[in-house]
Amino acid sequence: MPASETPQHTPLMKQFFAAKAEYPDILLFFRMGDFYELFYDDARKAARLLDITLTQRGSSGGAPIPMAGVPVHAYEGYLARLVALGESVAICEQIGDPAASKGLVERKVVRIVTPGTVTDEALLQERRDTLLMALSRGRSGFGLAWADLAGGRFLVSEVADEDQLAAEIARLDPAELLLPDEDGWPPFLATQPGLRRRPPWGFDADACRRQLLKFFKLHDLSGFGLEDKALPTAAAGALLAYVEETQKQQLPHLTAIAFESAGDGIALNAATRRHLELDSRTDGRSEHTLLGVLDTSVSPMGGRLLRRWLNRPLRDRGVLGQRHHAVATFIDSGAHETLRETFRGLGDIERILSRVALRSARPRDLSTLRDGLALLPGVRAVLAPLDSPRLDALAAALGEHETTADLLARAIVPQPPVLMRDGGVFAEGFDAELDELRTLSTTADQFLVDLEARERAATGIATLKVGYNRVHGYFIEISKGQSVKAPTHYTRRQTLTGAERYITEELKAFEDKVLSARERSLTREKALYEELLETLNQSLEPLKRCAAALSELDVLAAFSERAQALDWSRPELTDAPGLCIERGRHPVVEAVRDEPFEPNDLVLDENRRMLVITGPNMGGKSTYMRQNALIVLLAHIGSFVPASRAVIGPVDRVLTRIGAGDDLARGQSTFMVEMAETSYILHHASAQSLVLMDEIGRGTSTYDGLALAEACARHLAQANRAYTLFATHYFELTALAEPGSGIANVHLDAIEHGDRLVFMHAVKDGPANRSFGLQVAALAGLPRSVVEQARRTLASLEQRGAPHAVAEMSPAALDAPQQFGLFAPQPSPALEALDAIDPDELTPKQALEALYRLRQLR
Ligand SMILES: Nc1ncnc2c1ncn2[C@@H]1O[C@H](COP(=O)(O)OP(=O)(O)OP(=O)(O)O)[C@@H](O)[C@H]1O
Repeated sequence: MPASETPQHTPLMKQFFAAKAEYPDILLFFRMGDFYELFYDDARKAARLLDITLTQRGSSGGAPIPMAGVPVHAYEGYLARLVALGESVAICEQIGDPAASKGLVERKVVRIVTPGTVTDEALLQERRDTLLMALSRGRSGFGLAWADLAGGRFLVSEVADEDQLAAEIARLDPAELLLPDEDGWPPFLATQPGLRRRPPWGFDADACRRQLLKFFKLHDLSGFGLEDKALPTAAAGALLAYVEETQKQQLPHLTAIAFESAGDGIALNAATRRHLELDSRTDGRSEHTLLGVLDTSVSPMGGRLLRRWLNRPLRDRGVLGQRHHAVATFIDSGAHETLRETFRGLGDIERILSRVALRSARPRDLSTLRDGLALLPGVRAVLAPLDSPRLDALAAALGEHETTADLLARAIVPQPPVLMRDGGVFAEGFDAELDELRTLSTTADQFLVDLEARERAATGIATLKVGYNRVHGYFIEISKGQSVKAPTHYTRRQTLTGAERYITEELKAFEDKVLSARERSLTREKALYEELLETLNQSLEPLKRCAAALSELDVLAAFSERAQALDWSRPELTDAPGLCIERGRHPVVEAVRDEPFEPNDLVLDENRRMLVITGPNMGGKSTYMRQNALIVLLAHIGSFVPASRAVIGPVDRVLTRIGAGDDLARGQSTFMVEMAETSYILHHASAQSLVLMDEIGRGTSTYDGLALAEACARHLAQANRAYTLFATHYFELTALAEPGSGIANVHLDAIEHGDRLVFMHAVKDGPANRSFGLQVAALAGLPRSVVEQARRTLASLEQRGAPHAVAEMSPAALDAPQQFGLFAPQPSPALEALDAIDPDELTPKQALEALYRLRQLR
């Protein structure tokens, strides 16, 4: 870019460079009349990202100026796209009045829009939080701070290592991430969208502490649980500084910081979240996920809370028990149905309140808030007769907002305009001064009718009209043909093709009065609007509590609706270790399938810690494993579960190794990812963890894979002692289930009906005896000739009795009725000799001799 001080630059470009110098790293939207224009590199970038035309705006400093522009009336859509791509934009407005100013109109950056700080409705996703996050680090680990400016939430936590950091970032999925600009950050952060490096001194714990004390007007941070917590304090301070810098305004809705302790939730790492497809699928889509099935909440704020809950299942049985009780109470009374009906009229009060605090609420926001508050008496009446501690607490948290509700009901017209710009927001009778100014404008209409009649009579011109246009104001219009009859006190204002327009003294005086009344009434409305926002801000805290309570009621009511509609039952969380699930189902597979779902039980306890699951491809092994993990997670967010009964002991983590969505993008091979995830599991699983291992060892040669799978299974069962579901095609692993090992075999089955293969999907005790690998391959449409060839190879392998020749064909090994491989007994000479004997051909003496020979071969 040319140097900003080059003398040949035009005054306009000098103004641009001055603004740009303050925001060198982000796009500058430079207001030019009806457009926001971008210049030089910004223009090239915006043209590429937004697919808009890159053109030129004259030249400056001796070179053409590359330019791209977006119209002001449609800029929000472009802004939303840039923000979604992780870009930030500085909005530079015309401050002076272009008509009034001589020379260049003054311009100033009034707002910076960044991916993590947006609060405008148009730039946010309805049912997903938009988070800004900041990280700090020290010897003890990492400090995290994150804020949801649109929801008015500010939280911090700390984690000990990179693994936990990755897990938290996967959970919170921030739109923008602030890091001190230093080396040595974990490489996975480099691909994080919205990454912004900030000066390291902004993360100084002492300075940050002082800044937080000043912002929250406190003497110490112990109320937030932040005293002695240098890392989260540094992250929080750095985050706040960035917010203040970009928002350039007061942030009264950030009233506290909440410390979130990692140990309060069931730990889920990034891989586990991905594998279990909680809220998005491995392909990034969100349909057919657990959230997709579960979220029938009515309001957007309920939807966001549900997503937050689902991403952080809790371990506190007290809290969860209260939620389960509330859901049961709703179901017994049917109250949730009435509530859900009521909530249809409830808007996104949570975000509206943030906009009220930021003074950016629009008239429609206030009417939505008014309509929401009007629902409160109804909600309270529904809750009153119910006997449930959590519902009681929520009813209390709703609070009394009669004064606010009444104020809004009196102040705002039933259907206010979208913007304050043209007025018409306040209702009649709310403000005497406004009413008077408005009357002046309305009586004006009558005056014009009267004037028209009078002038027609005076001039004798029946077609004379009184009219108004924005440029010329009021006028009397007479057609060209009649214009000779215009009286002399008519002054010509404008000539049209077919008519002449005049003004009179009387009309001019009237115009001044009316226009000033209009202007004054608009000014009055704007002042009233500011005042109204100010008054609402006085009750911001209780209103926010009310919104939070409504969100939770919405979620609990949705849980109740789901439980009833899908026939889910109340889980029991106990102190006693173990998992006992009767007739469990996979909520998503069941929802998607047309045929009925086959329910399955699960019993894991101290003496039965691992299940080795065998069975044919497509038999339902993965589905069975995942359904149990999902049932455990659902129970820990307070939902009912898809099972006829579920008794669940303490669970600290869920860990999964499921071979989907390999990380090829990060340059890791399938096998490498598999081993990295397995290693993570072996290092982190405890006796309270639920571990799902799906076909590990698959990504390498049969013997390597089998040996690894066996060693991992033993480690999990004996060292980790985790509750493990271990699905495998290595039939050899079924031998692990020795008495006293804590390992048991279960299997799934299929039955051949002629050409057809019917999967039973029922989990039964004991190992499987066939894998049906070839049949499934045939079902999948493998050419018949290939299947036939495979069948012949399989038969010859079975005859030879050892798979040395085809180390890669593990499923084939399973198809063999007899066992062979690493852990099966080696063929014994005695057995071979025994095989060679035909008892029908032997005399008793020969039989006795054979017996002696066999003993020697032993
Ligand atoms: N309990 C069940 N009831 C009804 N249908 C089921 C059940 N379990 C699984 N299925 C169906 O069978 C399909 C295959 O299941 P799944 O992927 O779990 O098999 P798998 O044994 O893990 O197969 P592979 O070994 O090939 O990975 C599922 O997509 C689902 O449609």
